[in-house]
Amino acid sequence: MEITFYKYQGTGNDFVMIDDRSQTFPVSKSLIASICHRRFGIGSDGLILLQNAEGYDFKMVYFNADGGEGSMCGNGGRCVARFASDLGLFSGMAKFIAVDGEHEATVSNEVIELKMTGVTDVQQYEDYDFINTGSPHYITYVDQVEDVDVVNIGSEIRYGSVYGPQGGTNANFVEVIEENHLSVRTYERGVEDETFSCGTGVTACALSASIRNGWSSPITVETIGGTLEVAFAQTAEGEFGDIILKGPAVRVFEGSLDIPSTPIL
Ligand SMILES: N[C@@H](CCC[C@H](N)C(=O)O)C(=O)O
Repeated sequence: MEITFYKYQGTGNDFVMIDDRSQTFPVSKSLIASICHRRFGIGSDGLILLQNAEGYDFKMVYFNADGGEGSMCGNGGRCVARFASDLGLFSGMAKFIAVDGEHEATVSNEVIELKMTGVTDVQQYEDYDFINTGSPHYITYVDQVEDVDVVNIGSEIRYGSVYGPQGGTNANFVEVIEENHLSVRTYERGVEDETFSCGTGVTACALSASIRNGWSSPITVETIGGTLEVAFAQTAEGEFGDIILKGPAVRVFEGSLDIPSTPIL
């Protein structure tokens, strides 16, 4: 079976994108893991199926690079909005449904603005915060983010005794550059590695920093793959709405994929 695929990236978080409005893509964990594999496949942090959904411009179905269906992906949401715009599925503002509920997105040139799910539960501990922005995020502050061993420390947090038994978490390391300006590196669950950027992670870090430092919206966040901006409204203590994740997302290439009858991994 041969299918056309597209590759998109948003601040270096890259995704294989498939127009699955016919719902014929043969979903299997091993097949998706083999497609995302950086040596044996196309190579990506995840795979996204764009499907039809009644009452919406489209539905986003997101899988992590390990082939498992993930929780919400912020950069993936921005990339799929760009893909839907490239397919001509909407003009102006898109309304789509994802695993964590409804989202709105606007696309102008390279910049995509994605409305994220509201946050009602910010957990603050002595040396870290924990916030679910559609995906679970552990957030800790460091002096020099470039010196952090993100993969080893991130993996200890992800599989550790607190979050491991709950399905794991993504882990973010944050350096405050100046007021309303952060630098973030993220270990991603499901990729089991550091990625160049994590949209739900960046969002969680911006909300955490706004509480810890009393900062107002918007907050600019540097990642390895580029710059994102997070705007928000604080609706009550520790509660946020109108959260907008803004930044570039672009198509990198397209190709055709021969789906083997037996996956290669
Ligand atoms: N890269 C994503 C985060 C994806 C979710 C995560 N890996 C998980 O399932 O926990 C983003 O941009 O938000």
